[in-house]
Amino acid sequence: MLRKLPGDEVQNVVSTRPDTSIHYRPVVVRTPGIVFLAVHLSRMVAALVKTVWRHPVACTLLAAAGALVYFFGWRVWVSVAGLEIAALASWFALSRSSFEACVALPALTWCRWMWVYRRKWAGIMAVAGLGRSLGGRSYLPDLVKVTCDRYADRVTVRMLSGQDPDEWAVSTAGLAHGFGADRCRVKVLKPGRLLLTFPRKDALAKVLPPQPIPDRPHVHAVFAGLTEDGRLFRMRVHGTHLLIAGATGSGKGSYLWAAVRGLLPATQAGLAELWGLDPKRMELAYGRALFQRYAATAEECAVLLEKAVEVMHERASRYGGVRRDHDPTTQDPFILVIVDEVAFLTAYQPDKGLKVRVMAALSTLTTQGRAVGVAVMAALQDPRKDVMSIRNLFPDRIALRLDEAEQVDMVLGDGARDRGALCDQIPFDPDDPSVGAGVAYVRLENSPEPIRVRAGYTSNDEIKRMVMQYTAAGEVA
Ligand SMILES: Nc1ncnc2c1ncn2[C@@H]1O[C@H](COP(=O)(O)OP(=O)(O)OP(=O)(O)O)[C@@H](O)[C@H]1O
Repeated sequence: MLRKLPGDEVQNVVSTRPDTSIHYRPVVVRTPGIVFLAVHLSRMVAALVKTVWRHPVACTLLAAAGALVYFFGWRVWVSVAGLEIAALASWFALSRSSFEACVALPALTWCRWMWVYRRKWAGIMAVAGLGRSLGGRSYLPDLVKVTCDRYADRVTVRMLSGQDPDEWAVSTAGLAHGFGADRCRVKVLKPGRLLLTFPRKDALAKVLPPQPIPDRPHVHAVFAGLTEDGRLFRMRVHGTHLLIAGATGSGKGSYLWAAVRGLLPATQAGLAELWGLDPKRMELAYGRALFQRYAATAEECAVLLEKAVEVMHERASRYGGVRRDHDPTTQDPFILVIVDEVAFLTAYQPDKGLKVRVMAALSTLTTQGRAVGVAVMAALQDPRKDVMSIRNLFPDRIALRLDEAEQVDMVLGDGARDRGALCDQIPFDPDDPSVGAGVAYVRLENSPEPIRVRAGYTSNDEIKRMVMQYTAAGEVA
C-alpha cells in the first residue's frame, strides 16, 4: 500500500495501520517573523476601527476620559464624571423616554453585544450545529448587529453561504437556551441575512385594557392590543378575511370585540355594518344591539350568509369594469360578517342541507368578498381541515392557545411553529382565566413571519357601555 503513494507524500504519512484511515503529517511552512507581526497588527487595527465604527459614543467617552486623566489628572476627571452623572440623572428625571432611547438602550445594547452575544457566539453556533468545518477550517455565521429595545434583543446574522434558514428555524430552542432567553424567533431579512429576536421582558404578561374607541370613523384597521415589542397591534379588517383559532377559554372573543369597538364610529356614520352570526349565543348576544344584522339559529345564519353573498354579487355587477376596489360610503358600507364558533355551522351541524349552504356562502365570500367590501371574521376552536376545510381562504390568521403543537401550522401555515409561533405553550391556568388569555400569534397576508400579540380585554361591563353609548345615539338597532 505504501509503495502506491506518489513521491514525497509517503514521508508525511503518520499512520499506516491497515485498520485506520491514512493521516498525513501537516506540511510546516516557516513564516518570517515580520509577516506574522504584520498580519496581527493589521488585524488589531481592523478590530479597533470596527469597534470605533460600531460604538462611536462609548469609544469617544473612553477616549475623553483617558485624555482628561492624562492632561488634567484624576481629580478633574472625578469632578467631570460627577457632573456627567448628575446631568444624566436630571435627564432621566425630566424625560425618561428620550433618556432611554439615547442613553440606556444604546448602553444596554453595547453590554449585551459584548457580554452575551459576542462572548457566547462561537460556542453556541458550534453546539447548535450552525457552523461548518471545511478542509480543517471552521466557519461560523457572522454576528452583524445587536439592537436592544425595552422588551427584546434583535440580532442580525449573516448566514454561511448556501445555508438554509430552516436550519435556524429548527434550532430556535437551543439558541434561546444558549443566550438565556425564553424564546427565539427567526425572520428572513433578505437573502443571506436573518433577524433573531430574543425577548427579555414580556410586554404581554399583564391583562391589557381594551383600546379606546377611535374618534373618527374609519374601516381600514382597528387597534386590537399590543405586539410583543410594546407597539400597538393594528388588526386589518377591511380588504381581508380573518380566521381566529384557539382552544376554549383562550380569548377569541377579545379579537371579535376589538373589531366591533374599532368599527363603532364607522357604523354610526353609516360607513360600516356589523353582521353577527352567533350560533353558540354566548358571545355576540351580549352586545346584540351593536349589530346591524344578527343571526343565532343555523337556519338564520345560513340566510344571513346568503344575504351577504347577494350584496357581494350585486356590488360586483355594479363595480365590474368601473372600479377594482371598495371605498366605504353610506350607499355601499363595509360589511364585516363576524361568525363566532363557525364549526357549529360547518362541521357539527346535523342538517346536511344547511351545512352545504353555509359552506357554499362562506367559500364565495372568502374568495370574492374583499374587493367589494364584504369581509368575514370567523372564530373556531378546532382548526383541523375536516372542521374548517376553507381555512386557507383567510389571508390573515390569528392563533391563540392551541392544544397540540401540530395545530399551529394548520392555522398559521407550514413552518410557523418552527419560526417561533409556540401557541401550544401559551400559559393556561384553570384557576385564573386571564392567564395567557388573548395572547396569540398572528400571520398576516403581507408578512408570513408570525408576530406575538395580546388583545385588550373587553369586559362585559365595557360591552354594556358600548351598547349604551352607541345604541342611545339612535344609529343602531
Ligand atoms: N384579552 C384578554 N385578556 C385577559 N383575559 C381575557 C382576554 N380574553 C379573554 N379573557 C379571559 O378569558 C375568559 C374566556 O374568554 P373568551 O370567552 O373570549 O374565550 P373563548 O376563546 O371565546 O372561549 P370559548 O371558545 O369557550 O367561547 C374570559 O372570561 C376572560 O376572563
